[in-house]
Amino acid sequence: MNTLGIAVIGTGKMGADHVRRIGDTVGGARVVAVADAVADPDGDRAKAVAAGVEGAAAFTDPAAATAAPGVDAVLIASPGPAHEEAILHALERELPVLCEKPLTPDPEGALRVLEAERRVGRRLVQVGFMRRFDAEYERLKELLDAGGIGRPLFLHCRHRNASSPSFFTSDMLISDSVVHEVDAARWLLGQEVTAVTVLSPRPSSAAPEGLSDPRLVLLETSGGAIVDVEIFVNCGFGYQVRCEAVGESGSARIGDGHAMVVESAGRWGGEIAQDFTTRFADAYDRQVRRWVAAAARGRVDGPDAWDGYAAAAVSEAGLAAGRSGVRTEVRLVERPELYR
Ligand SMILES: NC(=O)C1=CN([C@@H]2O[C@H](COP(=O)(O)OP(=O)(O)OC[C@H]3O[C@@H](n4cnc5c(N)ncnc54)[C@H](O)[C@@H]3O)[C@@H](O)[C@H]2O)C=CC1
Ligand SMILES: O=C1[C@@H](O)[C@H](O)[C@@H](O)[C@H](O)[C@H]1O
Repeated sequence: MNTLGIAVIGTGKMGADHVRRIGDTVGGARVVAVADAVADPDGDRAKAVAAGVEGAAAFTDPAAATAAPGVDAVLIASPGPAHEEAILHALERELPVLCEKPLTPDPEGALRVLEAERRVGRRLVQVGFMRRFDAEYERLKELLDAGGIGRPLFLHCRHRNASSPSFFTSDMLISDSVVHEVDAARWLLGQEVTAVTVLSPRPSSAAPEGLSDPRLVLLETSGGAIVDVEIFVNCGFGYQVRCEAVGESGSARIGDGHAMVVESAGRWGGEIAQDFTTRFADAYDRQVRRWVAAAARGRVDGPDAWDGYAAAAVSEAGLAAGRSGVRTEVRLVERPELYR
């Protein structure tokens, strides 16, 4: 196979950005089909995206896009609740998948994905936890793996968005946003999350009515570390993702984002990225490039469906903890052989 033919499902902010990067920066692949649905019943959004890509066909039915001629792999960028159906269509055809996070909003849906992969007999699904492809996160992981700061005791995480979309709910602060820290913590520490506690201060006056924003999420891990995550999705001033690891013999911090500091007129300062498409641009590029290379060899080279399931199980516990105010344990099924 020379060029991987990709169907992109969901042509909103992330889907359109992935279509652009496959055309501009990722070699060895081309978009041959795009589909949108629900908010795009006439296919206008998909047609507009397809119009910019030579040879790409537009569909209103995601299953039809997946079955279109020339499709070798599927990139899913529809909203979380639509992921399971799209993944199952792809797995029926034994196609490699890159699915934006969260794999599914709930662990039950993720287990159905694991079962579908078991039927195929090999791993085909990668989840879009792009922080694993970010240069700063990679350096932190290398340091921790090398024992550079000793046994990790804490991860102190800050995850701030300038503003939240109109459809954002208090649950989504956990299942859509903190899910990134859940995956990053599992990956950085090589441990599972075992319990979640959520503390919710009086909401910021900048938060839309009814949105519990910000929140503090505490994760306990199987190796005895504690991860605290401040999630604040209407902080107003920009996009910040920071992580400080504290170990028995040192600490390490990423995410300060001070690419250039300007000193002038008696002041110093720099710029703050305004959203994830800027802060993680390189990580998205590397994620899709690595997925394309692995998919062409019929492999998965990144967070897999088990990682998506584990994150969904932590989200479920986090949602319960957020509603009850009570520490909630995470329940995981035994890890299937395929993911060991
Ligand atoms: N990795 C990351 O940093 C980020 C990941 N995401 C994830 O990407 C996915 C998409 O998010 P956005 O692009 O921000 O949303 P969006 O709302 O901009 O786009 C979603 C698109 O999917 C379409 N759609 C809805 N139901 C569909 C269905 N059943 N089949 C096909 N298309 C359908 C909508 O009409 C819309 O065009 C979500 O899973 C989200 O969590 C979003 C932002 C950043
Ligand atoms: O995945 C993302 C969004 O869906 C989510 O809503 C944001 O909070 C995250 O910062 C972004 O990376």
